[in-house]
Amino acid sequence: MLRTRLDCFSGAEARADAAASMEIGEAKPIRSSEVGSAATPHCLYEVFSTPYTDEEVARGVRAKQSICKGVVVEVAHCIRIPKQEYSVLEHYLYVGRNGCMLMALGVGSLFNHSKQPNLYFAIDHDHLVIRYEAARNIAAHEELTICYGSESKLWFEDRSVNTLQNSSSMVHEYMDDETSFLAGLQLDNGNE
Ligand SMILES: C[S@@+](CC[C@H](N)C(=O)[O-])C[C@H]1O[C@@H](n2cnc3c(N)ncnc32)[C@H](O)[C@@H]1O
Repeated sequence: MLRTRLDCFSGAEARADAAASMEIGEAKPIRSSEVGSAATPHCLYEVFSTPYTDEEVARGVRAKQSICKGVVVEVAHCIRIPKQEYSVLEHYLYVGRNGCMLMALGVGSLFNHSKQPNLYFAIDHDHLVIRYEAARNIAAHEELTICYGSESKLWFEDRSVNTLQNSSSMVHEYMDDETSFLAGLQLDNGNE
């Protein structure tokens, strides 16, 4: 399907694309009851190498095309990691209920941080699923970011660049202070 640069990818298009791919036998529908509160979305992103983080292999996730505000960009299924075994992965884990750690599969653990993120995320604790949604219209090739929490609690120097206006209020509106931070932040709070 041809799109102009200004067109945004919407949920309806995602469903149409999924239906089209089913016709050629590439995809099967996933009922929402199978995955908790959200079905797996059409893939709107790609992983890229980024120079601004310090990992041995430094990656980020970016939009393959423009994405409309409100579109579910990713639904990451998670593996629960016992408290005593998470240390090697600590900068990649989300904090679940009762302090348990969640390893997000797919690209859920590869989103970099921004204090002006273009994705909200919400943890469905009952189904061990994290759902990521566009917080605003996102341009093609823009990096997809989430907010790990307040700057004072980050364990690295924040090198992200972002142009989102009015973002600070959005960050907290969608984050559950007890459960949504990545593990590093909770360690920073002295909860080791
Ligand atoms: C959940 S991982 C994100 C994926 C990571 N970039 C990779 O390639 O594996 C979190 C790590 O990415 C790096 N990172 C994430 N956001 C960053 C930012 N805004 N500035 C600098 N480093 C960042 C930090 O080293 C952090 O420990």
